[in-house]
Amino acid sequence: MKSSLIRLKNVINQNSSGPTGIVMMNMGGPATLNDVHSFLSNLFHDKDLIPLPFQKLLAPRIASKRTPKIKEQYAAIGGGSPILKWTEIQGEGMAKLLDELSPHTAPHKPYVAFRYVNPLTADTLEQMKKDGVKRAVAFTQYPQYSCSTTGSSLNELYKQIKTTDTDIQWSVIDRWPTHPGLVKAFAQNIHQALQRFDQDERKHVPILFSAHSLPMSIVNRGDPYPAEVASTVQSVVSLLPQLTGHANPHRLVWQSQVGPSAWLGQQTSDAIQGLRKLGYKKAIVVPIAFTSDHIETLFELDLENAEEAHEIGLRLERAPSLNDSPTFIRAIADLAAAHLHNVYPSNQSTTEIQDTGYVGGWESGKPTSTQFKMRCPGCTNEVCLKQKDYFNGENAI
Ligand SMILES: C=CC1=C(C)c2cc3[nH]c(cc4nc(cc5[nH]c(cc1n2)c(C)c5CCC(=O)O)C(CCC(=O)O)=C4C)c(C)c3C=C
Ligand SMILES: [Fe+2]
Ligand SMILES: [Fe+2]
Repeated sequence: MKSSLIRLKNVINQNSSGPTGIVMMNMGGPATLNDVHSFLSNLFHDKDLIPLPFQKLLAPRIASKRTPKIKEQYAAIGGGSPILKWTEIQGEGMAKLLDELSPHTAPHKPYVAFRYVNPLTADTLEQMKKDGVKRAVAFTQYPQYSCSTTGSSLNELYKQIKTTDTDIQWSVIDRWPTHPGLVKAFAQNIHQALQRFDQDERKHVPILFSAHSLPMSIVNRGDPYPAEVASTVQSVVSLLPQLTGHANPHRLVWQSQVGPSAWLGQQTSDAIQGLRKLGYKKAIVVPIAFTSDHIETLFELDLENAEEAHEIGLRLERAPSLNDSPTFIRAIADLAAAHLHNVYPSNQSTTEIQDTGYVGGWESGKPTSTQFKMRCPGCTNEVCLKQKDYFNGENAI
């Protein structure tokens, strides 16, 4: 009875205003080895990620130089990045739950907007236009905010919307580092990885939370990412003993630095060496700043780091990425539902939504606009402010 009512409501909504689009923003990864060069070229052209002098000239050259090495890495993990597959699975699962959690904004349709590979933001906007979307949520899939990641996706969305003729009402979820569902999903996966060790040794296994590092030039201009990653770690280690019955030693460490400049440390590989020097023979590593598998988990952690660890006599186990974790999919559905209820209040009963206090970041709760005016709220640094005019009110939704 309840589900047929929801279906009826969906039909009415569909006829009147099209689906509510949930736009899952992320960087994307090359689906095949042939896509590696264009992925890298788009990535090195992105001033929000890597500001280079003479960028237009240098970006294609650096991309070409790096392509053979990066192709080898993608070849070693099966010939491409699985990010699109996981994002689609997560999006479909989320939309299905959302139709029940937020019937007054149903039906919901997930869209993917990648920054460096297909589907790119511009194509996604065209598709949304064809589908008759009138209301959309720009939902970052990076739980922790950085100018270099979510900021870049928001700036791209802003740029594309200015040149695409749509009349969509937008709202934004720009960060969710301590969402209880996210924290629970991480804790469950760590608990699962700990089971691979004998019961008597489990509580002594150190946990290395590993996040993609940032250049110190970005850290020093006030980028919120390091603190937000730390807040995720702290929330997970606070919850974990409720699942495991013990508190493991833990550290937050940083991986995947590129090039010769200074990056935020301690590097994950140095921490592994350090643990061995301290006498540890076992450890768990947890990818904490990405919601699905990618080259940093499948190549760097599983192949490179695990092998280095093995060579020095340390058994390194990795907690699974969130991928199709039902707890995780429920978390993003809850977050989107709470956000939608905050932006589009309704009298309808919403008792099933969990964690409604968490609505998604800097801009949540403001009324929407048919103009997407959100750009990277970023940090309080000069470069960011000069580029984005954030605090002069131009960005207010
Ligand atoms: C939270 C995640 C990420 C942050 C923060 C981030 C910042 C960041 N990255 C670079 C440079 C590169 N990153 C590359 C690949 C890459 N980066 C992330 C995530 C974050 N990056 C992922 C998931 C991936 C891989 C995608 C996949 O596997 O599908 C690359 C390309 C690979 C290489 O050439 O080594 C570069 C370059 C900078 C400079 C930066 C912060 C400013
Ligand atoms: Fe990166
Ligand atoms: Fe920014």
